[in-house]
Order: sequence, then structure tokens, then C-alpha cells
Amino acid sequence: MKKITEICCIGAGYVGGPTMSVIANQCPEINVTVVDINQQRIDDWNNTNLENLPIYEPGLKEIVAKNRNKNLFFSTEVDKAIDKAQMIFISVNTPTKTYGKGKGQAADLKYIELCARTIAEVAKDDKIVVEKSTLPVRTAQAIKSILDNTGKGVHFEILSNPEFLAEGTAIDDLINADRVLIGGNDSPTGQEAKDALSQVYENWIPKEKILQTNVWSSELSKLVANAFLAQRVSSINAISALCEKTDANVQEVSKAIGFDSRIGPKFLQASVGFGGSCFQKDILNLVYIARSYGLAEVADYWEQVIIMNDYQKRRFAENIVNTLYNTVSGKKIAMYGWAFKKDTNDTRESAAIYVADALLEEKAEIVVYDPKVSEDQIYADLDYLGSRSSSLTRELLKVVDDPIKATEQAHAVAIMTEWDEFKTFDWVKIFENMLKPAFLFDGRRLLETQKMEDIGFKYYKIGQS
Ligand SMILES: NC(=O)c1ccc[n+]([C@@H]2O[C@H](COP(=O)([O-])OP(=O)(O)OC[C@H]3O[C@@H](n4cnc5c(N)ncnc54)[C@H](O)[C@@H]3O)[C@@H](O)[C@H]2O)c1
Ligand SMILES: O=c1ccn([C@@H]2O[C@H](COP(=O)(O)OP(=O)(O)O[C@H]3O[C@H](CO)[C@@H](O)[C@H](O)[C@H]3O)[C@@H](O)[C@H]2O)c(=O)[nH]1
Repeated sequence: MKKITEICCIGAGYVGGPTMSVIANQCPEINVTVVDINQQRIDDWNNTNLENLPIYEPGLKEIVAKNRNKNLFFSTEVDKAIDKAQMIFISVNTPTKTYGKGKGQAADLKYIELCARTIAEVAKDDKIVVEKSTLPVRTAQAIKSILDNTGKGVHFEILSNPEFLAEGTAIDDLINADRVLIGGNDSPTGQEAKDALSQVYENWIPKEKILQTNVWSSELSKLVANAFLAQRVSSINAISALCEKTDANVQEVSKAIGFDSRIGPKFLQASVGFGGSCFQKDILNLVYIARSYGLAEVADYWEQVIIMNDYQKRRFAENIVNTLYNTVSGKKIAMYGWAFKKDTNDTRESAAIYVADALLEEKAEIVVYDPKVSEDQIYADLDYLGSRSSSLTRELLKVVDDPIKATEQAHAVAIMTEWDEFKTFDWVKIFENMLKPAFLFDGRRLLETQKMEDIGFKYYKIGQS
């Protein structure tokens, strides 16, 4: 088997960028070129000021600084990189379809297909093509059929190698991965390709953590892993609503059930609802696939995870309105956090977007502070929903970089993201800034109840009466 020394990755996003940076870091003898059609993104990856990388991830800038322009390259020269590579990762976006058949549920594979067509056009010698993007079961077959019909006699081997990193902990997840999954054919060339990819990972991942399966199991496992994780969050969030009606405390319930080794303690943190680019998209895709095979009960079962998540976001916004005497019209509400979780600048499907939208619908005046998300991104997220004119959104919602000043004359503060710095804020000063009664809605269970009540806040913590 030929050793892999040239890798190309199509897509320099939240997965392509960090994943390839780590491969370059762990495999000095492999040249890694990450390509993208988005010139701005590539310019940002090449920016000499590492604070301006397009993605914020703890530990990322150090790895980029160490390897960039040595064996890690960012470029828009897609064809050149494909031509040179022995192994091509496809790491482009696969959003939920917004049109046509499967609208609102199926994954949109147009970017994947375009990549396959480009590879088919450019490749002059045999290539291993690796699906890194999250794809519906049996996508590899579609890619193979595009690649095999070029008439150039080039042999393509398709592998599925889904990524399991979570944003905010991407570098650690990549370096200390729980497992690496490689799906491929059992034919001799398929086995050779699986082993070639396995050897890349073996540079730092223990061999027993590298699993080989058939392509379909690998593609499906990615959707199922996300569905199980999101299901845990929806399960505990469902219980948080019950806790708020009783004297139970969701944190105590999480701890009590998490001590059962069969359940385990992770992913039982009640919240304002899960966000991120993956959970909702991948579950909707699973639901779509199940329904398309006539498995209505299976589809309904998993769809409930999304329904519960929508309920949790809505419930949080409604509680703010109800508590503020059934109207927030003209009332100033400071929102702390816009990212879908801490330690990332990613806002895709963030609960904050939907809560803000619901409050704007009630004519609230919102002031947002997030340490890593830009004003442009916040407005773009709301404009994308299309609930109102962008001028009205800009009139009602302001983005600030002084979190304490944001609370002057505010009726309420809502914590949307669990950024660590929020815990260190001067909450006495914030209380003094605000109108009284001063309401504090904690969607992340970040602060201590007794401390906040002692300061004088009317404090509402998700999952606690
Ligand atoms: N974000 C995550 O945490 C995460 C984790 C695991 C898996 N995934 C999956 O990985 C895939 C990528 O996700 P992401 O978050 O990195 O997306 P992203 O939107 O951040 O990045 C995708 C990039 O691909 C580029 N692109 C699209 N079409 C292209 C083409 N034809 N040629 C070159 N570049 C092209 C886009 O310009 C964009 O920069 C998705 O399938 C996603 O489900 C994401
Ligand atoms: O107990 C918990 C755990 C998570 N969340 C929320 O759930 C969302 C998703 O969090 P997380 O899974 O940590 O981040 P992602 O980057 O979305 O990562 C998920 O989605 C990726 C994309 O497919 C997968 O690769 C990862 O394995 C999977 O964890 C966030 O809004 C979290 O705040 C909770 O509310 N409570």
C-alpha cells in the first residue's frame, strides 16, 4: 500500500479547518491543503493576525501558527489541490433543504455533488475520496456513480469517515478522539483504502479506537450518534419543565440519575434548548430517511426530540413575557450570549436567535452582548428568519461590547450562552443598573440561586421552581 503524503480537503469550515490543522500537526510527513471557493474564508485562514482566523476554537490558533505554510496550506486553487492529492476529504456543508422534495428535512447535497463532479473532472490518477461531511445513508453510492462515469479510467475508492468533534472543544476532541470511524468496501481495493486512512490516524489515535465498518453503517452511525445525544438533552429539558412546576431541582435529578452507570453523567445539563449546525439538521434527516422507507413510527419517535427542543425555546421566551407582567413592549432586555454554546463563535440554530425573535415579536427592546459573535452575524441570523424588516430589527435590537452598560435601565437580563466570563461579572453593579424589580432569567443554570437572590434579583433558573 502506498503511503499517504498528499491530502486535500474541500471545505475550510468548522470541520475542515480544525480537522486538517490537527492532521497536519500530528503527521509532519503529510502535506495538507485545505481548499474553499470562499475567497474571504481562505484569506482569513491565511491572516497573519491569528485573532482573525474565521473560526474561534480554543487551541486552534496555536496549531495553525505552528504548521501553516509548512505542511498546512489554505488555498482557493481547488483543481490544483485535487490533482496533487492521493486522498481527498469532502468537508463541505450539508444543510437542511430549503426547497423542493424533502424541503425542511432532507439534507441538501448540492455542494457534495458539485465536489464529486469537480473531482471527476480534474483527477488524472487514482484517488481515495473520503466523506467527512455528515451525509444521508447511501450517499457514497451517488458519489461513486458520478466519479465512475467520467470515462477516464481513474479508479476512485469512496470512504465514509464522519467527524464527531464538538465545537468549543474541537482540538481536544480531535487529538483525544473517543473513536475514529472508517466505512468502506470489503473489496481488496476498498480494504487498502480503509487501511491507508487508518494509518493516517494511527499517527496519534490508538489502533483499537479506529473502527472499520461498511459504508452504510458508518454514514448511519453519525446520524444516530447525534440523535442519541440530542435525545438526552431533550429528555432532561422535558424534565426541567416538570421540575419548574414542582419542588424538584433538575440539577439534583440529573445527578441522581447520572450516578447510574448505565445512564452516565454526561449530556444531562438542562438548558434553554440545544442549538448548533448539527443536531436539528441530522435528526430531521434521520426522520426524513425513516419516513421515506415507510417507517412512520420510527420517524415520529425521533421527530419528538426536535418538537421538545422547540417547546423548550418557546417556553423560555414565554416565561420572560409572562413574568414581566404579560408585556415586554418597550421594555429593555439584556441578552448575555448569542453563540449556541460557549467557546465558539458559531451561532447556527442558536436558541438565542429564536428567543430574541419571539421577544422582538412582542416589541421588546433587546441589547445583546456576546464575547465572540459579531454584530453583523447577529443581524444576519435574525434577517434570515425573515420575521420583520431588517430596519425594524436594527431599531429594536442593539449589539454592544460593554456587558455591564447594557443593563442600564433594563427590566431583565437573560443568559443564553454559558460563557465562563458571565460568572465573573459584577452582579451587584448589574443589579444597581437595572429597573426594579430586576429580573434575571438563567437559561444555562450558570449562576448561584442564593447569591443572586441575596443581591435582590428575581431569579429564574431553568429547571427549578
Ligand atoms: N460543525 C461541526 O461541528 C460539525 C461536526 C461534525 C460534522 N459536521 C459536518 O461537516 C460538514 C461541514 O460542516 P461545517 O460546519 O464545517 O460547515 P461550514 O459551512 O463551516 O463549512 C463548509 C465550507 O465548504 C465550502 N464549500 C461549499 N461548497 C464547496 C465547493 N464546491 N468547493 C469548495 N468549497 C466548498 C463553503 O464555502 C464553506 O466554507 C457538514 O456536513 C456537517 O454536518 C459538522
Ligand atoms: O447537556 C447538554 C449538552 C449540550 N447541550 C446543548 O446542545 C448543543 C450541542 O452541543 P454539543 O453537542 O456540545 O456541540 P456540537 O458542536 O453541536 O456537537 C455535536 O454535533 C457535532 C456535529 O455533528 C458532533 O460532531 C458532536 O459529536 C456533537 O456533540 C449546544 O447548544 C449545547 O449547549 C445542552 O443543552 N445540554
